[in-house]
Amino acid sequence: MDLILTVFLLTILSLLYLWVKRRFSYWKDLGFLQAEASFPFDDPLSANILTLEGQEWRDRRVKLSPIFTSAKMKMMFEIIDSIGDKFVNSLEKDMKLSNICEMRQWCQRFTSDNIASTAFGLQSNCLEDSNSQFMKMGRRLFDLSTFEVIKFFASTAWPDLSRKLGILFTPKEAGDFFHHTFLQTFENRTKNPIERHDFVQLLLNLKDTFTPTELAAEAFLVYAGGFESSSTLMQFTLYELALNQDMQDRLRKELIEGIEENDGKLTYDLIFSFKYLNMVIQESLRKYPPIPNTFRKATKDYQFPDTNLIIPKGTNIILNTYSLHRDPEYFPEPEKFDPERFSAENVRNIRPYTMLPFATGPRNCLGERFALMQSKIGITKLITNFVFMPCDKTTIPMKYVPSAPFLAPVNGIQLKVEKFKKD
Ligand code: HEM
Repeated sequence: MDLILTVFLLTILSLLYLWVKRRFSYWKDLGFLQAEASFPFDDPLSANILTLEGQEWRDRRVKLSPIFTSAKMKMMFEIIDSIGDKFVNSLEKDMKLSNICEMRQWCQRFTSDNIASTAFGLQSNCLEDSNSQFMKMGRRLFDLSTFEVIKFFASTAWPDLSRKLGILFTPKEAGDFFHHTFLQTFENRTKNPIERHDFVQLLLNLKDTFTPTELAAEAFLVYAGGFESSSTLMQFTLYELALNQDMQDRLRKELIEGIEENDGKLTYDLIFSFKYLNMVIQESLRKYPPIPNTFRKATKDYQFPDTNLIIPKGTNIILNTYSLHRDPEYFPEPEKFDPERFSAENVRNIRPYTMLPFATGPRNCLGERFALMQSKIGITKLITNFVFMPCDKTTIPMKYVPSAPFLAPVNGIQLKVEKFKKD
């Protein structure tokens, strides 16, 4: 079965339910290519928690989970909050040149600065300079050519052959950049310990358990997860808020009043207490799940209950979250952006296991809290300072880049931006 790629595009709730709920032991691996020491082509960052399998993955997950608790995220709040202020200043400066802004890139510049600061301990200056090295390397990871996407799928089907052919999970120049950058930070912070609440410190605390390269692989995964998926969430949220001015006004009112009542201070607890902000973000995650597919590889033969149908060991399956979230049976009028689906009264009517932007089960997203924190901070800073509107360049209806691994809009998200003025 190793040499045969069998991809089932499944959105059947019952299977998803079974997979998640009862059959984790069959579906615990993702089937992504990772480097092995015995092969000559070096791709050390590819051996991270996302790609590791079996016991290796489990050990890594146990060791890394404590890094992502709410208490740890809370400690990083101030770093992201101050980068959020820079975001406002940089966008305001840019608006003097043109008030038609491409918000996809802006959101990426914000998340890139956040992760460079928290996971690499560096100021990447992406908000000041859209051509900074971190931005270039971040883009290199996700702007894949059609050929690279084909190589990616081929590598999940034929990992041994792919390794022999020198196919890498991480594009070489980006892999080298993130590897060397983390090793430098590792060395500096080991020689000159400083008090900073960030992922670097949390990873350094594990230096007796993991090698520096293993830690670099995890810092890299935090960058990859934090850069593209959170900025995707932010950009589609801004897009829908621009198309729905009533929602934008309601959100702005909630945020401004909440901050005023909190002595003008945005805090971790406050950001997670905004009800309408949460409804808007959840609806954005439903309509535009940043990671539209979840991958799994059968670790043993799987027989569907009461049938002769067997999925053989080694088979790759793709669970298409995008279709699940757009299924009218679970979400009536799925094309409609409707945050009310997530109001306190309505949210309880959503069927279990139909809203899965961060997946579920033991292999779910570890960074959910961080992702929500940085996206909510970013949206709060933007909506309390600017008004977003559609313009001639806005793509309506939305079109996606077919070869992008994450949901990506064709032509980015072009919006007209004006400074918000209080009456
Ligand atoms: C809106 C933003 C994000 C979304 C929608 C998202 C979604 C996901 C999904 C769907 C998975 C795959 C789970 C599976 O296959 O079952 C995943 C895995 C993961 N994510 Fe995220 N993610 C986001 C942001 C982040 C961030 C910011 C981080 C790190 C700070 C992160 C860290 C991880 C890790 C470590 C895994 C691997 C977990 C494992 O295999 O044990 N993610 N994420």
